[in-house]
Amino acid sequence: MASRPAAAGTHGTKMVARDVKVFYGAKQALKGINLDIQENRVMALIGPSGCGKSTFLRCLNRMNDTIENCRVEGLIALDGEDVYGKNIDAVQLRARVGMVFQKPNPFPKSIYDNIAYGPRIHGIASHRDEMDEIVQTSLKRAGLWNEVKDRLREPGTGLSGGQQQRLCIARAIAVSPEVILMDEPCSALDPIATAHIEELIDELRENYTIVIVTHNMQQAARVSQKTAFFHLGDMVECDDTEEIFTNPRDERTQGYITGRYG
Ligand SMILES: Nc1ncnc2c1ncn2[C@@H]1O[C@H](COP(=O)(O)OP(=O)(O)OP(=O)(O)O)[C@@H](O)[C@H]1O
Repeated sequence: MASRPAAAGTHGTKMVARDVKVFYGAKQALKGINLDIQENRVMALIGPSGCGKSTFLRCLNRMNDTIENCRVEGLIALDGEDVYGKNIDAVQLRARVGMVFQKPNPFPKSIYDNIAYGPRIHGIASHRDEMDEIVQTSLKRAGLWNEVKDRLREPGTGLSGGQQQRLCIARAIAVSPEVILMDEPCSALDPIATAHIEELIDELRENYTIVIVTHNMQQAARVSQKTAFFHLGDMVECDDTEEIFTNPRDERTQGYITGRYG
């Protein structure tokens, strides 16, 4: 594991992982991950299938809590605070560290209610006007407003796959997260919808810190500023995305990006 010294003027650290180990029963999936995630940047997690990318992503907002037999050791901190600390409420944490999944998963509710659901349960809006504003702003930020503004009462499940994924991004945005985790968000989408989401990711980093798991190396190169390469439960190297793709230091990274395995 190695990471080069940070260049002057880099963005502040939003989340850190220190010696993070994850076990599913007796099986160890992560072997002591150290990683710094900078704010208002996109970090891509890449590596062969089964190397632990999704497992690591789920540590960042404690989604692994929901998996029976899963045990997490080490430190994950958000703004310096241990997210596994006793006084941290996992539901509140997941509002601060939102997640978008591989397959778009809108609730079986209207477009409006998909967005309003989170703010409602977190008591974020007290008036109808306020909620309307949150719904509109979230849909605008997710680049979906113009396509759905006249059909907010129609079911979210009636949208195209790409629109559904943007709806899920809008739903994550609606509770004002600081970090957005994306687990292969484009793998179920066609190239046009994928391009749309990639553009959106680039815009979103102005306001959010983004960590994205992707199998698509061109995508990692297009959307991220930092890339971390995982292999067999280790984080092999993390660097500026351009460095990882043009000048990787570890031969395992080199092997993966040149398609020798994975
Ligand atoms: N719920 C689970 N129970 C038991 N083992 C699991 C569970 N989830 C993941 N694993 C194991 O942990 C290891 C890491 O899996 P993980 O899904 O994090 O890898 P990944 O790099 O995201 O893979 P992929 O790219 O195929 O999605 C694998 O060996 C996997 O089989």
